[in-house]
Amino acid sequence: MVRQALSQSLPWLAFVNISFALLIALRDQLFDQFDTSLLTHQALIPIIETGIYLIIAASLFLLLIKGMRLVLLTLISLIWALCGYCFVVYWQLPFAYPLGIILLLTATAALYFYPAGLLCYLLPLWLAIPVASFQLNQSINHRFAIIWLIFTLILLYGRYILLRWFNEAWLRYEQNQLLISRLDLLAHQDALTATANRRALEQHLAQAISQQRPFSLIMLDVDYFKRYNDTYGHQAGDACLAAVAAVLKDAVRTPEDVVGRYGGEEFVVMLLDATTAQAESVAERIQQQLQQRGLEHAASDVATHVTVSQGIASAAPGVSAEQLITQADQALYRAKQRGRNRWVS
Ligand SMILES: Nc1nc2c(ncn2[C@@H]2O[C@H](COP(=O)(O)OP(=O)(O)OP(=O)(O)O)[C@@H](O)[C@H]2O)c(=O)[nH]1
Repeated sequence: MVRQALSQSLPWLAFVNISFALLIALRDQLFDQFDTSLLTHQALIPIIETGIYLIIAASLFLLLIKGMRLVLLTLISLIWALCGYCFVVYWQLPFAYPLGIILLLTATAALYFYPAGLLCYLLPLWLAIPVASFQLNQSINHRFAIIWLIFTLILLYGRYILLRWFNEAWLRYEQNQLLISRLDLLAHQDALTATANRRALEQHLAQAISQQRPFSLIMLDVDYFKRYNDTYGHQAGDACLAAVAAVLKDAVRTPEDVVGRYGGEEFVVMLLDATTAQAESVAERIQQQLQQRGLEHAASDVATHVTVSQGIASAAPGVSAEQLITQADQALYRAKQRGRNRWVS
């Protein structure tokens, strides 16, 4: 995140530094009689001009060279501090203050995510003012003290506002992420059984087929479930479906396998990298675990507990998701025909 934020804000910082450096470099074209009317210490002009071109070069390097940011930021600020010092002490140019505050505020916003860089940039410029004041007055001057205090307050307040913005933006981001994950869950999970819903199942199937991954499918259906509902009530039927789903999740072995509710009392188990024989052993495990679970089903003709019939199909080259589902469904139909509470592949 820091790298991304810097990649956006460093060009702005460089742009502001270069713009002000160019304003000073082109002062004769932009302002009338600038040097001759205002500047008394002409000998300093070449030094400041060299500094200004160095600022332009260092700002350009700041964009190009990623490894030397701290050095370049310190260098730019030191040169600005030297220029500001000369403007205040030798020429008493009041524009040094707004220039300083613009540079400092720009850096505060641009280097917000980069405290080390911010410190390197802020310190030389920020300290140049009391140093210049002391040099000019040979003591601490209360007017300079007030200006410096205002500088400091502007900076601290600006940073505080940035912090609040950032915290609010981060809070919104986290809330959005939470919302997205909830919506994702709603869109892909069956609420009653906490398994994948049909849409998610179809996506998993399509993905495995497009990746040409070997896998097997078990399509299963609770036996005599209408009678279960009629005997125990619809709510108990719901609880029964949730319990069957829990058994299925327990019966699969790898976290990559998918258990989903295909519709009504019909489930699909998708076993990645599993052969038909391995799928049959999962089907056997499901049957055994349902027996151990022993959910009473007094209206069933095949057992005293809730049982399922299962149809197994395995992926093969050229077989589409729909064809595979149809194969598993036909196997399930045969399992029902042959007496239920069994699997057919
Ligand atoms: N409680 C409950 N019942 C459901 C739900 N979805 C479907 N059903 C019921 O499941 C029953 C399915 O009945 P059938 O398709 O006749 O199948 P069956 O009674 O299991 O008979 P066989 O599959 O032939 O053993 C219907 O009565 C549906 O109302 C659900 O979410 N909750």
